[in-house]
Amino acid sequence: MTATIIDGKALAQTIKEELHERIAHLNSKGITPALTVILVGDDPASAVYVRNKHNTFTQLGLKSDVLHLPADITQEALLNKIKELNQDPLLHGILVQLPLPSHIDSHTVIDTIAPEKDVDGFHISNAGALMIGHPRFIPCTPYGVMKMLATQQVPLRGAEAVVVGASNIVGKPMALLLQKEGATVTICNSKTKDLAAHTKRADILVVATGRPEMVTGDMIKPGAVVIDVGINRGEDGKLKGDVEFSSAVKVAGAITPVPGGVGPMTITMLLVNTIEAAERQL
Ligand SMILES: Nc1nc(=O)c2c([nH]1)NC[C@@H]1CN(c3ccc(C(=O)N[C@@H](CCC(=O)O)C(=O)O)cc3)C=[N+]21
Repeated sequence: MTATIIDGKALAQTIKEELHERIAHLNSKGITPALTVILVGDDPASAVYVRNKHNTFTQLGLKSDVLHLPADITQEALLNKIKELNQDPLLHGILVQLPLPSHIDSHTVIDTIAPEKDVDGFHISNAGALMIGHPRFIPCTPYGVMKMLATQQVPLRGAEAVVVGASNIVGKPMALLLQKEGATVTICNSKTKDLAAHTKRADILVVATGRPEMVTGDMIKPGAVVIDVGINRGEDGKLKGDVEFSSAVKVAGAITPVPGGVGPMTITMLLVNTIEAAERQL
């Protein structure tokens, strides 16, 4: 038996095609959905993602600007820039690429973005809205994962879901979304005792730890749906997930590849959130 490969790239393409109509409707009202990405410093991985986002947006006729700021910019100057963008009526989405240099407090930065332009869904009020079950912007990566589970028709009600990783941007919102759909959710972290005992119970296993290939086939329940959120660049330049694909694919019922899995869906859901932000102005 070998798992179904969940093709995130193909699903991303399908969702993008379905967005044309919504974009055309906005255009007919004189609105072009617009995103500004703020990139601080010169992290090469960040530069790749920012370029991918920019290309995806412009291909669909959306407006995309990248504001590249020096690594030694003061926090105050960055906050002032965000406040300026908050006031721009032609701008619908603001994304500050993470991580930020260590002299800048990312919580303060994120909470300075106007919540109605926070297309990442990271602002404390958007996180709170999701927590109480009334999301305004759903964080793009977990949102993309839910779309993948829906198209695979994975049953969520009553399912055992295990999320490995408890970050504010992936693990925690992922757990809330799965729980909202009726799954029984366990959140594991780097201190979890006997991680395999948890992962082996999972009908749905989401791994978002940033530790390359830490989940192996022997930790997976036969037939489980395995979602690999990790993107780690190896010394050979190749991308690796947080799941060891070669062993996992023999045990899982379905699995996302890296690359071509969750990554392209993240960018697509950023498009969806930006269009949504623009539509709220109609
Ligand atoms: N405020 C903020 N929001 C983010 O959403 C955000 C961020 N900061 N910081 C960095 C991470 C990372 N991220 C990715 C998006 C797409 C791919 C992607 O498209 N990956 C391709 C491959 C890309 C490659 O070849 O490197 C794939 O998996 O197939 C990867 C990573 C968004 N992030």
